[in-house]
Amino acid sequence: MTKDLLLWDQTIFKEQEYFELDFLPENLLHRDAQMRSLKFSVSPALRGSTPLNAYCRGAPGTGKTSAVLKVFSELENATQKVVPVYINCQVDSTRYAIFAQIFKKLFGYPPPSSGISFKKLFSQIAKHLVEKKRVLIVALDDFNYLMASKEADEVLYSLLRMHEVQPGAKVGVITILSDLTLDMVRDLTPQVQSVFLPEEIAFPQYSPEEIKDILKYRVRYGFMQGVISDELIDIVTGYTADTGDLRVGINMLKRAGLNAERRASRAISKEDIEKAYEGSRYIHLNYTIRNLKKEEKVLLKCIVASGKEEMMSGELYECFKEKTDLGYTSFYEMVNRLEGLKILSLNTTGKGTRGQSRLVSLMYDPGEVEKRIDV
Ligand SMILES: Nc1ncnc2c1ncn2[C@@H]1O[C@H](COP(=O)(O)OP(=O)(O)OP(=O)(O)O)[C@@H](O)[C@H]1O
Repeated sequence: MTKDLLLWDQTIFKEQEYFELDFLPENLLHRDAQMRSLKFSVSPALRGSTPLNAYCRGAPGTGKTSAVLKVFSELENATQKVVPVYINCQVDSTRYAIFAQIFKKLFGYPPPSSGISFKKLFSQIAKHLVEKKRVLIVALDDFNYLMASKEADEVLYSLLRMHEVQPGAKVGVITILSDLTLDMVRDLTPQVQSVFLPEEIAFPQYSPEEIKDILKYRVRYGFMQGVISDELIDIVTGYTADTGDLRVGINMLKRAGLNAERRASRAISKEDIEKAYEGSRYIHLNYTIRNLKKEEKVLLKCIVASGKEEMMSGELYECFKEKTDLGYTSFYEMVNRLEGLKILSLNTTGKGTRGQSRLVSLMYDPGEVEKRIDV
């Protein structure tokens, strides 16, 4: 047996967890400014004061969740007087469910399973905070799910006006929204806007150089030495940059490593990478479509139904208008947003006015898009 072959019980992974999507790395590269802003927002809590609210926005896979979780873990290590609670609003999408999670974190056990009223749940939380002099910071990830169900205002209102019901209660909120143009603050009621006033923290897409740095870090700690060449990391970087979503690259590395092991090889080949891409390429589409608004899905459906590779935007608008009653400005914003999310690509033909001459095409196979649209 040559030394290039792996024995059945050998592995090329040093730490496979470095390639898991929920892995929180020790260092978040290229996110110093965002981490600084987050820490600035929560820092009053360390002195027993009410933190500033914050609003993290950016495309999928740009490190928003990871940055907030890192700051939360640092807070937890620093003091018990600040209680950070992370909520995924896709999982906990009602005011009651969110407050039940907060209760569980504060008391260490869930609210009685027989059920208590929201009012009681709320007042027990508020009392606890004041009596124990603890400051609550709640991160609401995938906040768009609350906006869709119209719970957003109630949740923010209840959290941010807790001190009116229970003087001395100190609460801060960080919302996380995977969205590029949706103006979250504008969509809230004026009563909520006047108490929310968040610091806005933008998470721009990573440049190819930044993506490569982050992937190399995973390679260094996740694989044995010499498993993947720099040229192959460049290929993974290219595919990742096409979607702007780091998840694609991280998942590709894992799949490529497994493909190499299946061949009993100690090194990843170009074929291992290409095969991995087939499995990982839809990760970005999955995450993105899941978070789209109904009308955006309708727009995508219009392109799929046309059976064409590309469509003039004027023609696309005709289909969209019929199905949604929305005007051209909304349509125009949505097309731009879907381009920003790297689902659509736009080409200008040079004809027409107000961009009506743009050619719109899908960046994915129409069948794969259709499978994921539920409207
Ligand atoms: N700067 C970074 N350094 C290292 N890993 C990162 C960095 N940014 C993101 N990642 C990794 O990329 C993946 C996606 O990141 P994360 O979930 O934080 O993105 P997100 O912006 O919250 O995405 P979404 O909006 O879809 O929830 C995770 O596996 C995370 O570990």
